[in-house]
Amino acid sequence: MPGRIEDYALVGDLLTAALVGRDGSLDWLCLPRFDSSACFAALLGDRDNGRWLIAPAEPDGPYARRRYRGDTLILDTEWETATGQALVTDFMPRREGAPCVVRIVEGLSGSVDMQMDLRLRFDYGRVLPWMRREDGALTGIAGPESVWLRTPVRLTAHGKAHTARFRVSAGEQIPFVLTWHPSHLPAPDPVDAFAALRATETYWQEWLRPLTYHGPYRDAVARSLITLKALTYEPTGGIVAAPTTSLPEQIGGSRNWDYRYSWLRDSGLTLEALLRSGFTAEAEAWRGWLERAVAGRPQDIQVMYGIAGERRLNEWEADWLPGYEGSRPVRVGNAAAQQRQLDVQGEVMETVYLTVRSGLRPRQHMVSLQRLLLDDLEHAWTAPDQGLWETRSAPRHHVHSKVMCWVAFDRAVRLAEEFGRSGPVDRWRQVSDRIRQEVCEQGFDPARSTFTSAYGSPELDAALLLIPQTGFLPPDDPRVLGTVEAVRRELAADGLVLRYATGDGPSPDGLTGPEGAFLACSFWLADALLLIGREDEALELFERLLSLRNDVGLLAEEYDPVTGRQLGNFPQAFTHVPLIRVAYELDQHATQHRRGLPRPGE
Ligand SMILES: OC[C@H]1O[C@H](O[C@H]2O[C@H](CO)[C@@H](O)[C@H](O)[C@H]2O)[C@H](O)[C@@H](O)[C@@H]1O
Repeated sequence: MPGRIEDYALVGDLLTAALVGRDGSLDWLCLPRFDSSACFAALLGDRDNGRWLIAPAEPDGPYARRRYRGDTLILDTEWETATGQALVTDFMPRREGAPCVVRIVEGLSGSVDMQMDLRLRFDYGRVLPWMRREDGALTGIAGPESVWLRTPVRLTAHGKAHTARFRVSAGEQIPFVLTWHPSHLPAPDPVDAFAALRATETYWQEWLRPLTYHGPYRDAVARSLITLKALTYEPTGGIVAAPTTSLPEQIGGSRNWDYRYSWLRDSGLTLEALLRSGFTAEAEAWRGWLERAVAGRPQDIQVMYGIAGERRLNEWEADWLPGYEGSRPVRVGNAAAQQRQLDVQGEVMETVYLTVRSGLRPRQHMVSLQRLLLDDLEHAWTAPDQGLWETRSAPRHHVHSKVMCWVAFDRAVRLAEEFGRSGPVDRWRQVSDRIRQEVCEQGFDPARSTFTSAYGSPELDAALLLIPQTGFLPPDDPRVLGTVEAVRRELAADGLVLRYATGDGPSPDGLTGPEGAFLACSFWLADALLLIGREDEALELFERLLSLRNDVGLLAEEYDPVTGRQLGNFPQAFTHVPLIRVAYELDQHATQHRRGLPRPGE
């Protein structure tokens, strides 16, 4: 049985990532890339779907305290037992050769009896590899994959597992290094665990150096940024939405999706957060990724791609996996890749605008791409779409999508006016005016004084909270104020926010059953409250949201206020991005206040 979602911590090497539970079990790891098949998939089933446990042997659950080592992605789990204390340090070194996971067991005081239990399963828990000893290592081989475990500890075959019992005494350090390698190649070179630890620590400390945030939420911001960096596939600059698939939005439900891909929306927003925080190298790399991914006809632009820009993300079900706490199906691939979601162009144009504003040099390809994208959008914006929630029901005229179409043209106009970019500025201005007029006429319900989810629909959508951020209308416009109030009233979940109402029948996403409060939307509410001058409420909500992070600062997509559990894929970029934004905005407001400048609403 896997742990609760919030029981997991992330380690990664910028090409893939693993989840390690509070119990010391590594329950999720896809190798060699984020979107490869998993060789440990206990997270979506049980230990026989693959896991790697290192923990005290003491039967009655000894106490564990975890933290990341400073500003790094190195996880320290400190175990307190009746006989002594032991530390397990987990990390993935930056990749020089074969990818590997290093786990070092260190005795801190007394002596502790430890256990190791390795159940290697390739192909998402389905393939039991042949295990043998070779070259001083335990190897597991099946098809194209091989895994090599090197450790001084004696391992014993035990059913379908390899196990060990060993004692660690104060001052002793015992390494375990697990390396993945294509099976047709000779043995991978051994890795010096201790040298790798020093290099990994230095890398992360150096990486965070440019951070521009120095406010009261520095640790939360730093951890979110490290997490976003860990979700970036270094060779291409592509960013995954989360490193997992099919962690459920409702325990036992079917809203289980594969997030190991690069959405233009999620990665554009991630880039904005990185840029604002001082990380321009990642912005350059993503711009390169974007240019390559979308190259081709503008009408063929997809909402999401593989991390190297792959277009076919065919969705299928791993029917042999029981799913997280029985939440089925487990999906691999994502059919949303074929959807029309018209907000995406707006998010891309916003990111381009912000990169230019940050001083990154314009690239010719990018300029041509924007022109083509806008030419296409001039006609496409009038069509219905699936919206940012990627509904699998009939397309509708989603208000948020139209607002983001307005953003696309507005940012094009700003690029021309503020940075001398050429283009049919008058025509773009006309289109953006037309969009605004239509949205205000057809997407606004004057009786309830709120924008609605889609033209003519009575439903609400928490994405409408983003309107004041975009500049579509000023924050103090009564239509904006009415919308913030209505969303707060009608989509509330114990002070947090649902993305849309899930009633008794099918929801707007075409599926039935409830889901948790959507954490990104809850951060958007804090942001909107701040923009409309309700700073105290914004602060209160922000701090409540921070309190939902797990012990190592990570957040999933959703939260269930009834059970107090995190839900959905984990950790999710979409959640950590607005956390960073609101922390910056609160700090900016506080600075303005100190300087005696008027704040919004004053
Ligand atoms: O719930 C329906 C949809 O859920 C997923 O999409 C969500 O995650 C995306 C990645 O973070 C985000 O961009 C999107 O706005 C969210 O709705 C899933 O990928 C979809 O296939 C699914 O229909």
